[in-house]
Amino acid sequence: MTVSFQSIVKTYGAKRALDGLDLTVAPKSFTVLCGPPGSGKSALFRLLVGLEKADAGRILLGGQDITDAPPATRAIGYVPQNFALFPHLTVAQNMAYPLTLAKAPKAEIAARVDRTAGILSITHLLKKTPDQLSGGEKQRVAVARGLLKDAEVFVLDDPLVGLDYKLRERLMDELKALREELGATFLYATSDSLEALTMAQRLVVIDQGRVVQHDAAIEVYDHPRFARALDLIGFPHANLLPGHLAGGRVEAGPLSFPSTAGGRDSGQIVAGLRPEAIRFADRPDAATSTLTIEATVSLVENLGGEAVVYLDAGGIPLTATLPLSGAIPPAFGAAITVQVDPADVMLFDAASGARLDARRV
Ligand SMILES: Nc1ncnc2c1ncn2[C@@H]1O[C@H](COP(=O)(O)OP(=O)(O)OP(=O)(O)O)[C@@H](O)[C@H]1O
Repeated sequence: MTVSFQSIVKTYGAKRALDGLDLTVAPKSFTVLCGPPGSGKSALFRLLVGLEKADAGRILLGGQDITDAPPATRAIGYVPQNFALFPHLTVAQNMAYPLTLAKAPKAEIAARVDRTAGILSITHLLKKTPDQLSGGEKQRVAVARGLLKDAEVFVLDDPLVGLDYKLRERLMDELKALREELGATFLYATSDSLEALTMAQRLVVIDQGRVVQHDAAIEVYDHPRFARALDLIGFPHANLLPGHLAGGRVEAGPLSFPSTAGGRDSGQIVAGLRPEAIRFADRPDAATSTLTIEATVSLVENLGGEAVVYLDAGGIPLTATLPLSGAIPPAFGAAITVQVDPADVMLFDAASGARLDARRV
């Protein structure tokens, strides 16, 4: 079912949480909203499920205007960010609660609880009460409760936050499989861009109550249309170097090369460079890079398979990632040479943040 938000405005006091947001979510997609804390993800979801009202704008569900429809009439499953389980009810009763409230037939409720519990591997917990569960188990129960509803659209608001890495990975796989099985539209919010890239078919980058970019996840990563999308998606954060175009050349921090920004040859820009696009001169893949930068190592974070290397290039900080595969990362304070291929540098207009160089596919 298609979900459409049209020019949504929502303010809380002086705070404009949603600022004329437009978004159409494709039916049966796994669409992830990713943005920093406070960007408006939860507010948008609360409007969709009907817990709050927008100041302006319309929401369409399957083409029908539900902007003013009572929450109970909206066929949307919801896993809220701050879930609460009833302490005196068992897991099965907690899961069944919304359906019990809606006076669904008992046999149907039981069948749904069993099925969803099976999918989320919590069947063995059904008779327990919340005080007998770990934090992660409680979270799975809350997810299960949200997914129990007979709906074509499910909204999950940061459902894996705070879980340990292994459990998150497992639940991510299960949720993707579950979406396939239900054939439903999943709308999922997170502020963790790695989680977003792992989960999303379609990725919506949201910032300050507006959509920055909405594309296939890999497209957002490879071809950010705005500097903010490059900044928000990917870890470690991309390097954003303020600079300018002059006489058809890019001058930004330690970078100086002929511009690829078609049509523009002067003005203030931001040059964007992902950490993995910085190559270490003594590595085999360095040969294709044409810009050479001298830098000193200011910090190394060894992540096992790779290292995040923080560099100082003549007073300009740069972040690089270095695959280790047996190699020893450079030492703190070491003087090293790194290389950059200008083709990997993305150019953005400094004022609007919009991409300037031609998209490379
Ligand atoms: N009930 C409220 N009263 C006042 N301000 C609110 C309320 N709800 C949200 N806000 C504000 O609206 C903005 C958007 O909040 P929202 O919770 O939607 O962000 P979010 O992207 O979901 O963040 P997070 O990732 O932390 O959940 C924030 O600045 C927040 O402080």
